Amino acid sequence: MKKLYIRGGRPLSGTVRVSGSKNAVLPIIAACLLSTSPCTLEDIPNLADVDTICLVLEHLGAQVKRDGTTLVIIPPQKPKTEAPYEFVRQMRASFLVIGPLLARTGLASISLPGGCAIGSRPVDLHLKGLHMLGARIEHGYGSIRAEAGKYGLRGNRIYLDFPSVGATENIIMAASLAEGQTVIENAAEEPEVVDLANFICAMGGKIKGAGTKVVKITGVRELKGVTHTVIPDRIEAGTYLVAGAITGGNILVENVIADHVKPVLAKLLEMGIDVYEEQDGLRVIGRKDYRAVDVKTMPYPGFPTDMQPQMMALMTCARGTSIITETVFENRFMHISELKRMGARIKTVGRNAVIQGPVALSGASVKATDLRAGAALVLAGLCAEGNTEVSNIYHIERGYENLLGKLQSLGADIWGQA
Ligand SMILES: CC(=O)N[C@H]1[C@@H](OP(=O)(O)OP(=O)(O)OC[C@H]2O[C@@H](n3ccc(=O)[nH]c3=O)[C@H](O)[C@@H]2O)O[C@H](CO)[C@@H](O)[C@@H]1O
Ligand SMILES: C=C(OP(=O)(O)O)C(=O)O
Repeated sequence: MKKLYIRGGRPLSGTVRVSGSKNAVLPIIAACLLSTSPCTLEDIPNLADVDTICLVLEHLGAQVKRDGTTLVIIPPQKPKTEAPYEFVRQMRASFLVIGPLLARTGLASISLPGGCAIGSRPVDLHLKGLHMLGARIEHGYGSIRAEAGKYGLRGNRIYLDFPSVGATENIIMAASLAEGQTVIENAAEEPEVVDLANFICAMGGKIKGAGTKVVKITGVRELKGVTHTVIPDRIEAGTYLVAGAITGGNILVENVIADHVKPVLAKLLEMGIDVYEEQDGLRVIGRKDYRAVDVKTMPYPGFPTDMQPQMMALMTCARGTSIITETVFENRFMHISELKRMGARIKTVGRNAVIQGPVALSGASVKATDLRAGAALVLAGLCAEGNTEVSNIYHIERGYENLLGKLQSLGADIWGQA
C-alpha cells in the first residue's frame, strides 16, 4: 500500500487483537539456524520484516513454509555463511544471523548495516561480544567477517557498555553453542530477549537470568527444533491503547501481557486516561481533557523508545506542557516536523521535545519517515479535524499487521491506496 487516508474525529470502539511480536519473532527466526531439526513457530505476524528475515534464512539454505500464522523452518545441515547487503539494507535486524551462523558454522560474513532515520545504530557491541567469545573479526568492503578459529567459540564474561537488545541477542545465540559458560553483564532486559532465551532453552539450551541484567549461558553441543508461540507485540498493544485514548474512544485490546506495557500504562494513567485490566485484555477509555506528562525513553523496564512518537501524538492534545527526552536513539524526532504540519506546537532542544497542548490538530498531507513515526501520524490523523493523507506506508507495514483492517474494525474512517 502506498498511502493511508483518514477522516478524523471518530471515537474508536470495539475489540482489537494484538499480533505476535515483531521484535521477538525476528531473533527467534534467526535462532532457528542454531537447530539441527525443524522448528515450528506460532502466532507469526504477517509483516514485511518477517518476510525479509525469512528470505535471509532461505538464502542461507533453510526451507521456510508458512501456513497462516504458523511458520515451519527447516534449517540447513550446512548453512551458507554469507548474508549480502541486499537483505541488510532492507532490514537492520538481518544482522541477527551473525551470532547463530558463527556458532553453527564457525564463519559468518555479513554486510554492515548502515544508519537509519532514527540514528546511526552501530554494531560495535555485537562485534565486541563475538570477539570476546573468541571470534576473529575483520572489516572490509562494507562487510564484517567473523571466524571462530580452530577451537571454536569459548564462553567468556562480557560487559556491555549499553544494554543493547540486538547485541544481547546475538551474544546469547552465539554462546548457546560455545564451549563453556558465558556471562553477559549489563544485558538488555527486554521481554523479547526473554522470549528468545525461552525458545533456545526449549531447544535444549542452558540460559539463566534472561530478563535481568546478568544472563548466564552454558553452551551445549546441539540444539533441536521445537514448537514455540511468540509473545504478543507490546508496541502494537501500546499503539492501540493510544488510539483509544486519543480518539476519546473505548477499546478492548486483547492478547497483551499487561506487565510488558506497564511503563506505557503508567503514563496513560498519569494523564488521567482510564485503563483497566479485564479478563481478555486491557480496556482503555479515552476522554476529551487529559493532563500533560513528562516521558524519558529508557531501556526496559523504562518507557520504550518505540512508543515515543505515538505518545508525542497523544501529548499534542493534552492540557499543559509535556516534555519527552529521547535517550536511546540520537535522531528519533523526525515525526515532529510532520506533526507540526497538523498544527502541533512542539519545540526541540537537543534530545528534548517540548510539546505545548492542547491543540486542535487539523488534517494534512504528511510523510511517514520510519515505522513508529508513521504510526504516530496515523494516530494524529484519527483525532484531527478533516482529512489526513499519510504517505510512505511501507515503513508502517514493516511492523503493524493489517493496521488498516484493525482500525476499520474499530470504526475508524480510514482507507488505503494501493
Ligand atoms: C528488531 C528489534 O528488536 N529492534 C528493536 C531493538 O533494536 P536494536 O537491537 O537495534 O537496539 P539496541 O538496543 O541495540 O540500540 C540501542 C542503542 O544502543 C546503540 N548501540 C547498539 C548496538 C551497538 O553495537 N552499539 C550501539 O551503540 C544504538 O545505536 C542505540 O542508540 O531495540 C531498540 C531499543 O529498544 C528498539 O527501538 C528496536 O525496535
Ligand atoms: C526501530 C524499530 O525497529 P528496527 O530495530 O527493526 O528498526 C521499531 O520497531 O520501532
